[in-house]
Amino acid sequence: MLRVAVPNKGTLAGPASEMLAEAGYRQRHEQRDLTVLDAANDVEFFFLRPKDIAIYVGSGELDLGLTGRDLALDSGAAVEERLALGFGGSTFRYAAPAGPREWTAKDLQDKRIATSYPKLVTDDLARHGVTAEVIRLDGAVEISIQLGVADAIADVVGSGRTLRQHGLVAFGDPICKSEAVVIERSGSDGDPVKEQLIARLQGVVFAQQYVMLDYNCPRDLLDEVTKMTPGLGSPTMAPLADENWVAVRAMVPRKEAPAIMDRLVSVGAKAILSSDIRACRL
Ligand SMILES: Nc1ncnc2c1ncn2[C@@H]1O[C@H](COP(=O)(O)OP(=O)(O)OP(=O)(O)O)[C@@H](O)[C@H]1O
Ligand SMILES: O=P(O)(O)OC[C@H]1O[C@H](OP(=O)(O)OP(=O)(O)O)[C@H](O)[C@@H]1O
Ligand SMILES: [Mg+2]
Repeated sequence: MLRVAVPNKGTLAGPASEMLAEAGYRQRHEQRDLTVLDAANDVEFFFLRPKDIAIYVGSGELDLGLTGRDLALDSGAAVEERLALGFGGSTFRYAAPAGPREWTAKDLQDKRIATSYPKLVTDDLARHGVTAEVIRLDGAVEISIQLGVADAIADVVGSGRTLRQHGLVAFGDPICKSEAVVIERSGSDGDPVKEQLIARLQGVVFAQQYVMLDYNCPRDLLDEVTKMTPGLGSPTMAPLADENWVAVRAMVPRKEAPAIMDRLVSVGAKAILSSDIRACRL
């Protein structure tokens, strides 16, 4: 039985469970459940604190984990990334009170830096050759400067709203660019049930990044439109009752779809439809 760790709360919990459900796995109905057995797929899911997941996977107690890249790095556990999941995107950054001059990493020398990710910060300070006091807090780090326990912070930045609310400005290069990832223990074997779960998730991630475009176009425009929608291998074409027209079907990157549809209209394509793909194997 494959044993898989899933975040039980926080930013990653909802999207992680939804992605596993989309990939065909049983997920919990009750928020308080700590385990779910999916006997049909030979998998047991364990719902754990996001910060603890890499520790269980690194020690070999669990086979796979869904967690944040930043959390996995901070844990120091012996884990490797197998798949990036495309949600939970954030950067991990230093920040300090807005002032006349922007801080640099060197300004952190001998300062107090509050963070929930002490290893990420300690390693980064060492890379910069800076000695500073790292104050470990569990959360709400942005308020620690106001409350007098720190001079600067290092924390997760999503939209940047929390920093702005507290009059803080991020500085220096991001210490880490994170998103939700699937991790396994470093050097672990390729078990078929594990590989199947990763392939299914990869199919969902891929499906979320693409849409399917269907449209009709005059046969003599085919060369031109297939350059706009080359598909992954080659677009599918089908004849229409009117022999001067063809139907075309091709996957296109979701972000580019609106611009591609504009271009298709401008060359004379008609009945252009964009639809979501739920999952795929390529
Ligand atoms: N605002 C955000 N936008 C994007 N990703 C975020 C955001 N906040 C946290 N994350 C990501 O989510 C993961 C941590 O999740 P979260 O902060 O929800 O857990 P936690 O701090 O352990 O739990 P809690 O905040 O409930 O105590 C990290 O990988 C982090 O990069
Ligand atoms: O840039 P923003 O979009 O404002 O998001 C960043 C905030 O989100 C996370 O907090 P979370 O809600 O996890 O609370 P916590 O600090 O207690 O962990 C993170 O620690 C930041 O505080
Ligand atoms: Mg948090």
